[in-house]
Amino acid sequence: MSDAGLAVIGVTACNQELGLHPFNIVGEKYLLAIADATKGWPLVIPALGHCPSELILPRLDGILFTGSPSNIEPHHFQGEASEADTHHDPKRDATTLPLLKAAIEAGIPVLAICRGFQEMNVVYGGSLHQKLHQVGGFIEHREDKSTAVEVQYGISHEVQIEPGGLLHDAWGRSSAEVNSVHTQGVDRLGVGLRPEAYAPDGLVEAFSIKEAKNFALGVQWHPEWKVLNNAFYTSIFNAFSDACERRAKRRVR
Ligand SMILES: N[C@@H](CCC(=O)NCCCC(=O)O)C(=O)O
Repeated sequence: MSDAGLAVIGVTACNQELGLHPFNIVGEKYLLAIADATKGWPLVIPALGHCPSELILPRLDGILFTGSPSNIEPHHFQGEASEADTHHDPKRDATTLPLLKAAIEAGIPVLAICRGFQEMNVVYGGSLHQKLHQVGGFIEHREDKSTAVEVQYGISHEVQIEPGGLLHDAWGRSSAEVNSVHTQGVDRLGVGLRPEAYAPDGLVEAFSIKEAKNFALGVQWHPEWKVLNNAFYTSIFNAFSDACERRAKRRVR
């Protein structure tokens, strides 16, 4: 395929200070997953605190909402104020929350990962446990930060996959193994979200949007991590890619 036929896939950025200056950054693994595991090319969407969705959505064939060490500010889900040292990125919240809703309503294929998955839940009126490990009854969902990154993003637990959903269609089996690199998790599920996978402790780990006009899947784990080495992760990106490619063929350029 010539480059002209590639799908253009937006990838959401985060804010971070580097030295004396504020930067917009995206983990390279998200960009590589788009470049290597889809028939698309990544285009970074900056987290400037707003996003002209009417300008950019007609130009995009899909959007990947990335994970991030930062947590969504709890006022977005009527949660209790977080502890003083909590890492937030209000400009990312102000960019991605409205953009996610607008993208889904416009029928843009969406894959939302980890923080992105939590954003999808919040956009649809859901809420989050801010510290899953303090709730009780959940397995450990955090990475061990004292270990090498390969260990942190290595397989952590199984998920049970609901029949008849996007994930089951993509993978064709009722269970899979996933990594786990998160402190927060779904408390109240958003309205109109269809659970697609559960952790062994019952935590919702994937969902889709019942009334979405196009592919709209959120996953709590990180399928972008070494995506081509993991058949399950690859199947998720393949399904997302197919949806983006279909839109790319229809979209007037
Ligand atoms: N901060 C949230 C979301 C966790 C998350 O997205 N982790 C990713 C870390 C960096 C990366 O791999 O991009 C939580 O802790 O639940």
